[in-house]
Amino acid sequence: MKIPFTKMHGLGNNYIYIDGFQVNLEESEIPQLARKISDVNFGIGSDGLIYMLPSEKADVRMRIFNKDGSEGKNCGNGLRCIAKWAYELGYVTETEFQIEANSGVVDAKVFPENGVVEQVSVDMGVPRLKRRDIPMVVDDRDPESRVVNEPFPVANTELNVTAVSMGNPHAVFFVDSIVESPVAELGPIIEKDERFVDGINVEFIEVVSEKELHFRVWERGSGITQACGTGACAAVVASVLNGYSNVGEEVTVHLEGGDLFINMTEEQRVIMRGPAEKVADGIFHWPSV
Ligand SMILES: N[C@H](CCC[C@H](N)C(=O)O)C(=O)O
Repeated sequence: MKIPFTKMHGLGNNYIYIDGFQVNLEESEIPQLARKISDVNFGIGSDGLIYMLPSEKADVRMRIFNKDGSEGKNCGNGLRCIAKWAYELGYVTETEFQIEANSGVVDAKVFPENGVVEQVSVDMGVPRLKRRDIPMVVDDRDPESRVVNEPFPVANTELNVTAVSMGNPHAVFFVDSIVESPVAELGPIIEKDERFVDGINVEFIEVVSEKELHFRVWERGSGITQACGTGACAAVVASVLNGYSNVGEEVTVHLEGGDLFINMTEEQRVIMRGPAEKVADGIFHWPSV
């Protein structure tokens, strides 16, 4: 099977995109296809695979598969690239439209110039903050309670965690120095920690000011990436919850791959604004199983 693809990235968080309006993938093959296509040595090389599809609930649907083949419920950088792609391919004709992710439908807005979209804004909705909705193990704690700056001892290290779901789960840790943050050492351990029911994306944040954060991430299913859109949203929500940032004020999040602009509104909705870039088009040779 020869599969046409497009490689795109949001601040270096790059995926291989397949157009489900044109290509019908065998459902059972997708996890293995994601692993193969993501492999830089035996495939193309990416943080995962994103499959754009028709939707019954929105204008288009996004399915995201991590490098390890696991399916994610949401992807902020992926949503901006899908918005770009759907508009440029003509699947949507308005500059404001809706995208269905596994975690729900979001409102996207593109800002085309001469038919090309480089900047996208997405209303990522209201974060889920209850312990049981992250989801985290509840034990004898209140399932309705929030996880804000909670002691989180791990690997002989005393950390405090703030847990936020943007439809996918995030554990946010505030550190004094982003440069010294233990992303590579503790990321893979925390990702699989049993206190997180479905695993977790792991973010380390250094607060520069109320409107500026430094950010690094270990992603569930993909490891260290240059950027994580839902993670940047979770970081700003966590910063507000911990009193470092304010609702209604746009926060600049400095990720390895560049800056995202995130605003948690008075209505608790998280608005993400940032770039989406195309790298290449190609044909992937995929042996069916
Ligand atoms: N690893 C994530 C999915 C990708 C999220 C990230 N790339 C983004 O831009 O939000 C998960 O399994 O929940």
